[in-house]
Amino acid sequence: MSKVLAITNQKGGVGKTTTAVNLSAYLAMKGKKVLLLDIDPQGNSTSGLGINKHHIKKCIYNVLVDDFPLDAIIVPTSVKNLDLAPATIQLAGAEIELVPTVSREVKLKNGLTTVRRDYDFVIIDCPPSLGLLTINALTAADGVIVPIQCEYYALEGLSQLVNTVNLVQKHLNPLLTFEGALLTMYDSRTNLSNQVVEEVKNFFGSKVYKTIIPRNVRLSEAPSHGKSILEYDPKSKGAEVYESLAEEVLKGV
Ligand SMILES: Nc1ncnc2c1ncn2[C@@H]1O[C@H](COP(=O)(O)OP(=O)(O)OP(=O)(O)O)[C@@H](O)[C@H]1O
Repeated sequence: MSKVLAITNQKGGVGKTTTAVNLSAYLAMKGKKVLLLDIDPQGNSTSGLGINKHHIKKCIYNVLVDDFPLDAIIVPTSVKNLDLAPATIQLAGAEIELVPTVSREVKLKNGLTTVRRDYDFVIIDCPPSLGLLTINALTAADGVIVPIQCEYYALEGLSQLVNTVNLVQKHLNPLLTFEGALLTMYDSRTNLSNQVVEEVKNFFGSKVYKTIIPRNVRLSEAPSHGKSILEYDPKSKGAEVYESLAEEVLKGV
């Protein structure tokens, strides 16, 4: 049975997609069968893995709104062992269209039931909101990973996020666990980054990954080439840290 991990933070631009793509790539490199599920209407995980969104006829929108089978939208990627369930901008409508439907929070979980046995890991790249798409991810997931950017106001909104996770645990998914907070875009030259590391450790205690993701230009360049860091520059610092994160995640299984 697979482990389903949602990469969530309602704050934009904190490294959710970068983490979803590169963690998935390194888990796959280590021989695990991985499905990356893109549920962000921006579709950055989809294009970041070199999939042309204009060529996609059915995406995760159809699974959530039309009960289309998930296995029918899955595409292989250029990374061995890594498949993708793509998102296109059509998904932006799902947040509203799902509102009046029955069992609107469990659409993704239901969609996943038929494919879970085919994968060791399912990684979900969430949108920057706590709306129905993220609720679907949290309801379908076994664990939550929260990337936190080492920047001003890093902790802002985290109580709201923790509250949402608690509510989902209480009403929809009692087995959901908090896997860990992941510090991203760390800059060792600034006091601010070090301050954020301390604040996040105070807030989350032991639930902070030892791996800290530094700012790394190669990580920001890779998506424009449609590649994970594993393919774009496997010798870079960015590659090294995502490999180490994958090892930590594997230890937690
Ligand atoms: N460690 C890093 N070093 C340098 N740039 C990074 C790093 N992580 C992410 N970035 C860049 O920062 C920007 C935001 O990252 P990313 O898209 O992963 O965040 P996100 O949380 O998924 O955003 P959104 O909330 O819009 O979905 C991107 O341009 C990405 O390439």
